[in-house]
Amino acid sequence: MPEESSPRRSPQNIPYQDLPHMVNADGQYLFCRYWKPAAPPRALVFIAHGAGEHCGRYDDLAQMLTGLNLFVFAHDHVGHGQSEGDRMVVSDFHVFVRDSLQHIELMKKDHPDLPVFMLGHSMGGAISILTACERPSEFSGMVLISPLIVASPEAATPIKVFAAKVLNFVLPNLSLGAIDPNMVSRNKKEVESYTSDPLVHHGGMKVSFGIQLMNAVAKIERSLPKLTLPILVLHGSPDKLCDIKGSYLLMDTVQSPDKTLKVYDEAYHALHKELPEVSTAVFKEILTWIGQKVSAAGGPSHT
Ligand SMILES: O=C1CC[C@@H](CCC(=O)N2CCC(COc3ccc(F)cc3Cl)CC2)N1
Repeated sequence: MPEESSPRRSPQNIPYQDLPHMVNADGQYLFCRYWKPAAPPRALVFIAHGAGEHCGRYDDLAQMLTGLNLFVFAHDHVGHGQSEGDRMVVSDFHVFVRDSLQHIELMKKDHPDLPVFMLGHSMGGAISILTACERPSEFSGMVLISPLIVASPEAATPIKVFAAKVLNFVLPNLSLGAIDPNMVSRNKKEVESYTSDPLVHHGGMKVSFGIQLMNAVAKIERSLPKLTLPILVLHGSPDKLCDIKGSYLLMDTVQSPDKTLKVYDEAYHALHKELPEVSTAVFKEILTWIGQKVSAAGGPSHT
């Protein structure tokens, strides 16, 4: 028996052979999650999580979507959760988009006739937008929860932006500070679950990562006019992590004839993990919207 090289293990030291995973174009192992409906699926939904978090935080949302007989799938982006890569480090933002396309193509191989939707939150919204721009006719719709479209003056103050650009040359690993958990939600239980989640990266955001986010923001601004797919955007007006101005810009710039923006007054960043009355309304909104699009996309007729 040839000497077996030691199996690749996740950052939590679990062998990837024991985890659902994919290997990206750089040979990095990414942890995957699948929420398969009981009945034959009517559509595929790819979920793109946000900065510092992981796709396990979408379990509730995914379970709910399987209730519509949708096949939901996701992975932890490079440098996040149970995937390989230094925490919250990415060589180029496009790596997130490339890996998402790889996973989506993988799933389409097994379900070539199903419509494909994307759902992205925050940085995951930026990934979804840039993924849709790379494959303009591939997706039947996109749901964006408080997407990163413009850098929020709170999270990326002009000083921080300037510092990031200058410092990226000399101190790329300098921290720009961590995401303030109290800006994520007004729901104290959700803030507690975020701060105590071992799969969430609580360290500061490196300058080099901030630069990649700004690259994404710049590219998104140029790309929005190319979008034509149905879009549902949900945003909290006082969001301090991703400025709602980005969602208004999207609504004013995309070519999509079918575009809807739902604004939640007083709600913070993670609308799907907000006070019950907000998150319940958000789940209902997403279910209704995707349900309508799946029927319109001609998924197997729902007898
Ligand atoms: O449930 C949850 C838990 C986590 C949260 C998602 C967080 C997320 O993805 N964010 C919020 C922070 C935002 C900072 O932006 C920048 C910072 C520096 C910089 F130089 C340029 C930019 Cl643009 C990027 C997007 N949701």
